[in-house]
Amino acid sequence: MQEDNAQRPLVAGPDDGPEPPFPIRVAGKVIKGFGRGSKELGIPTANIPITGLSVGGHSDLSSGVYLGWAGLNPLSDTSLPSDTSTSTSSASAAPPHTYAAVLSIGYNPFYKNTARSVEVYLINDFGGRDFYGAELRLLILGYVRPELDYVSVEKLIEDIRTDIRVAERSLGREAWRRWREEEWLVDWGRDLEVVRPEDVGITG
Ligand SMILES: Cc1cc2nc3c(=O)[nH]c(=O)nc-3n(C[C@H](O)[C@H](O)[C@H](O)COP(=O)(O)O)c2cc1C
Ligand SMILES: Nc1ncnc2c1ncn2[C@@H]1O[C@H](COP(=O)(O)OP(=O)(O)O)[C@@H](O)[C@H]1O
Ligand SMILES: [Mg+2]
Repeated sequence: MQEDNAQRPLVAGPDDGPEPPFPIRVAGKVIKGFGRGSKELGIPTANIPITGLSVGGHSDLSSGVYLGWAGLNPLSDTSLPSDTSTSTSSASAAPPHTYAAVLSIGYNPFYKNTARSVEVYLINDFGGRDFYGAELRLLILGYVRPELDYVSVEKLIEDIRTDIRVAERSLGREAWRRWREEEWLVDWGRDLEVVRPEDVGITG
């Protein structure tokens, strides 16, 4: 049971860029969850289905908290909320509809879910708007920590807030920032199926 996160490191992964098995590419449509993200935690998460999840050539993804860049399909039917962020991780030169992201994969031990889920917090203020049904692509670049149980909801929130800071600092490094321009993430005209295990650094 997690009680204190004061000792956590504030960056994840090496300064010179992501290391194997990253990057891992994951895609899916935003679906409904339990509605706890915005109501109980004040941190909305875009849930994507784990069944039929398109993981770039890789069918298994271990449970845990990860960071990376996320893209929302500007061509999808759902009209996307506008990007209102002014933070460094969403600098105006960055490709549109891409965001720094932290995500949790697993059973949410604090809530004891019976189904595994993938939940993504996009580090951007969408002004209270949602984007259910939109297609989301995730370029996962690093592992942050295992999913944990907590003594209180406040401690869970505190750790997720720290995850967000870790993601901002980690992705802000030169060798991590440039992945935001990565073709698969920004080019929605390109077919998902062309992504092969060897393309994403996974062999064997
Ligand atoms: C960065 C991040 C880290 C998380 N870490 C944990 C965790 O350690 N333990 C846990 O039980 N849930 C964790 N969660 C999941 C939240 O509990 C979950 O997103 C929340 O319950 C909202 O669920 P909902 O989308 O079904 O409403 C994390 C979520 C995010 C975005
Ligand atoms: N910054 C954000 N990151 C992720 N989702 C967001 C964000 N801002 C708004 N949303 C929207 O909020 C929705 C609701 O999230 P949440 O409260 O976790 O409910 P649910 O349990 O249905 O996932 C997400 O599906 C998404 O459409
Ligand atoms: Mg959610």
